[in-house]
Amino acid sequence: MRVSVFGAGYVGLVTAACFADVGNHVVCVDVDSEKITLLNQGIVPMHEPGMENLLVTNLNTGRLQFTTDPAVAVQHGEVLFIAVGTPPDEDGSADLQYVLQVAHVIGQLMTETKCVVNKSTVPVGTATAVKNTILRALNERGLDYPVDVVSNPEFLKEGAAIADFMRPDRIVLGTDSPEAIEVMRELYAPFNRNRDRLIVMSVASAELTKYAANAILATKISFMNEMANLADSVGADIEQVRLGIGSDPRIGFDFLYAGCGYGGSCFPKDVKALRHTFQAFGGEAKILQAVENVNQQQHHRLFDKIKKFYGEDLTGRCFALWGLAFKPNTDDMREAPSRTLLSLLWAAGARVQAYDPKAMSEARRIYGQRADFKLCDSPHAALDKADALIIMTEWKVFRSPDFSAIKNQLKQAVIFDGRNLYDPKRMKARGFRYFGIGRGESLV
Ligand SMILES: NC(=O)c1ccc[n+]([C@@H]2O[C@H](COP(=O)([O-])OP(=O)(O)OC[C@H]3O[C@@H](n4cnc5c(N)ncnc54)[C@H](O)[C@@H]3O)[C@@H](O)[C@H]2O)c1
Ligand SMILES: O=c1ccn([C@@H]2O[C@H](COP(=O)(O)OP(=O)(O)O[C@H]3O[C@H](CO)[C@@H](O)[C@H](O)[C@H]3O)[C@@H](O)[C@H]2O)c(=O)[nH]1
Repeated sequence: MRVSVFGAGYVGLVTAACFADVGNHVVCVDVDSEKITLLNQGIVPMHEPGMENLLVTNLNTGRLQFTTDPAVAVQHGEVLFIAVGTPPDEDGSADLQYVLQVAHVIGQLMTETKCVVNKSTVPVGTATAVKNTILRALNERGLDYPVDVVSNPEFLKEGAAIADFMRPDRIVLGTDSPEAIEVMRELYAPFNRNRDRLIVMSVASAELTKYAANAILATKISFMNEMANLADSVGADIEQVRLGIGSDPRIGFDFLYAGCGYGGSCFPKDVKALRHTFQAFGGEAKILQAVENVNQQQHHRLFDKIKKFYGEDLTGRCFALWGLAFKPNTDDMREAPSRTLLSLLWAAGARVQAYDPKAMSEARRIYGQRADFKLCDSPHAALDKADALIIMTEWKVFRSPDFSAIKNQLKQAVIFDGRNLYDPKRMKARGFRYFGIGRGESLV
């Protein structure tokens, strides 16, 4: 099939490359000309495992092309995917300007009927707004083609994006058009082989499904973080509680890790946007408000422990920081808990020596040169003469470090662990003061 994808970000690029990989001819268009130049050279502008290989392979077959020219994309695709950003507006609602710009361009350039598919995360009613925008632009040209706008939300996770796209848990399609369902069934057939994962529903239900999925995952995390804070007070270990509750299949083990709070480009923005939808319809999202509040406090939790340990003024203190990305296997630092911690440490007068396996350039881009921030070449270089080690991202390489080397390099054997990587008893036996999240240490 001939497919076009608007947006070459995480979602657009993965969508384009995965469709090309199963034999489709795909054109991916982006307004960011630097990004398109890199992609045409086989260079992936972000860190996503497996992406470079998939990109180069499919560029070489000629089945995957990148352009900044929307006319090429509109003309090429039988199916046109919209996968552009929907960042939070000032009031927390989803900013739809990029989605609607693409809709307008499609309407300006279409010369035959097309199946338009929205993959961006958007509030209920957006597919209708996209359709109306296309119809208006067509109308300005004196044209009137039938237009189907399908809602096909994306559920991939950064760091596992290709596997998630190639082997999805489900493929949600919001449409009432039998023709569109048929086209989408054919397009997704290679990813839908061993059992039917296609769930067809109304457009509004599909749009809401995406937000509900992220909101329930964020809720699980905030719930566990709240339990973890209680565990600290009562002397329980949240890791043992996690095992105790997760073994009930009605609860399950996934997304029960307490820590320094959720981040990334999706959960924070989508919880806000869903709360905004409630307000727009005269309601109040009481649970989501609490989920957000707990998460905001959780971003401060490790800093509160640090302050309790050292006192309010951290002038002259230096901390080793392991992990800057919002989660492992990505260089993405959007809404990363490390960013909140860095500003709190700096405001209290501390210096930071940081290491992250993939997010160093991103940190350099965000913070530039600062006297109180040093980016180090290795986890051990970051420890050099620091007062304590702080862990913010659970990269695999941090899981079994050389603890004697850590002890030798730090001024004092103290670890603040925002991801609960180590066993508190063993750490005590090794001679460390070890503060996790909800491990029964009531520092706060
Ligand atoms: N990142 C994820 O893990 C993820 C997963 C599922 C869903 N989503 C949703 O998918 C959407 C895209 O997210 P992302 O992370 O890929 O965003 P992103 O910021 O990485 O990429 C968006 C891209 O769209 C491009 N763009 C903007 N306007 C354009 C236009 N008019 N024409 C062509 N390109 C244009 C931008 O230049 C950018 O490269 C969002 O709604 C997001 O919530 C993201
Ligand atoms: O038990 C857990 C699991 C995750 N997190 C944190 O939650 C955030 C989000 O993690 P994850 O969901 O793995 O990353 P994303 O790439 O943001 O993916 C989410 O957001 C995407 C964009 O909407 C969706 O497509 C995915 O299904 C959804 O998992 C990160 O900060 C994690 O550290 C926890 O604190 N505890």
